[in-house]
Amino acid sequence: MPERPHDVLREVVGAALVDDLTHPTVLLAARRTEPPALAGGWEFPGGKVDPGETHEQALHREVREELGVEVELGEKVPGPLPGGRWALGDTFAMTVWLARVTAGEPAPIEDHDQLRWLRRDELHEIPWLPADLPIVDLIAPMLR
Ligand SMILES: Nc1nc2c([nH]c(=O)n2[C@H]2C[C@H](O)[C@@H](COP(=O)(O)OP(=O)(O)OP(=O)(O)O)O2)c(=O)[nH]1
Repeated sequence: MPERPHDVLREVVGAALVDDLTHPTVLLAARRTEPPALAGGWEFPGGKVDPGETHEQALHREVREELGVEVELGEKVPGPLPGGRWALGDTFAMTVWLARVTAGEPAPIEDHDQLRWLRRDELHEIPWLPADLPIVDLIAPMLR
């Protein structure tokens, strides 16, 4: 089957939440509850961009819904696809930003049942969704 062109991939946004945008020491991982095929896998909070939303608006909405927090966005974590996106299988492309909580305390309100703040040496203690591994590996050296 031919690879789907990058411009028809469904857009997803993700937040690489860290404690500090310039000197991060920990990264937040969230454990999915659904669908059954992905449940138990750890990921970046986020989700699909809705029609009429910018990517940034979608990310603020998703972290509000999923974690109950407001965030400030930092740099994008640049991936290999056009626009710095990351391929998630052959259906989705995810844009990931570093982000910092500006209000509230993250809680697994929706779509997740557990959250963990991970230091660099703990990043591989959990089963990340496979497509997230290269993203985690790019973030790892940023954590001190
Ligand atoms: N949010 C998120 N999704 C990811 C990551 N890695 C990864 O492969 N995915 C996949 C899982 C899903 O198939 C898809 C994103 O969909 P989603 O289920 O998070 O989107 P959503 O919150 O808008 O959900 P829904 O409205 O469809 O219920 O991308 C990740 O780090 N974060």
